[in-house]
Amino acid sequence: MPRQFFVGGNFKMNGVRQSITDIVKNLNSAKLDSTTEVVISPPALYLTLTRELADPKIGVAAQNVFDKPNGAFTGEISVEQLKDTSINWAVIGHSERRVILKESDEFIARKVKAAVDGGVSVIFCIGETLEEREANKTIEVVTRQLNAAAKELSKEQWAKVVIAYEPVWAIGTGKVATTEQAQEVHAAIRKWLGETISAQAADDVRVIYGGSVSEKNCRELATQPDVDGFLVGGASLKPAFVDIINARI
Ligand SMILES: O=C(CO)COP(=O)(O)O
Repeated sequence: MPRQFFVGGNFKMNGVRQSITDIVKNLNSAKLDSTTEVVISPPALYLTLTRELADPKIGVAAQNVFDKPNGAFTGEISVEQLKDTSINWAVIGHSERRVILKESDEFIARKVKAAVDGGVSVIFCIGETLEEREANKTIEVVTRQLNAAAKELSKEQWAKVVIAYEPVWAIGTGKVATTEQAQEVHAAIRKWLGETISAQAADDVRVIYGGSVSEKNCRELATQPDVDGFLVGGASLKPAFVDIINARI
């Protein structure tokens, strides 16, 4: 079975009730490639609004989740609370949380585990900084981030994970990775899956690309054999998101 193409929209800390309503209604009425899985990720306050408004075939993801089931963790949201409000996805390990909020590989891996254990699928973000790329450490860094998650998850649990390769230098900068750069790292991630998890995981786990994806560059990126979709930031707030979802038609 070919891997289903996957396009996520990460709104980050953007949008208010009206603009998010407009984005969702636009998606609901657009003609979307029915073979592409679409998941949108609004700020936490608007998760339930988005879930209520969005067509049921569109998934909704939290931008974060905590690793503990409940308790005195001010400001955090649990996996159970996501499930309770029909939010079946979470973005975990985004570089903005790794870099700005100092989330460690281990903490992120625990959150991935808690989410999958609780029945929430994960868009697991990994990627190197510009400094790391220039020091030729890209594969070492993504392997370290992947290994942290592999310590927590059972082999079967990778079926609930979509890996988002997001080079930090390409996020919000307009500097997209070339198709060759993306394919090279995606192929290395797939090799890692085969060697560390299982042949089945290497075949089945989607590896999507994020970082300045636009309606202009998405088609070429989508031609790469190991690019199974995109995690889109800025462009997911615009009507052009539909063109990215439809990158393969
Ligand atoms: O971080 C991203 C998605 O999670 C990518 O953001 P941009 O598409 O705005 O570069």
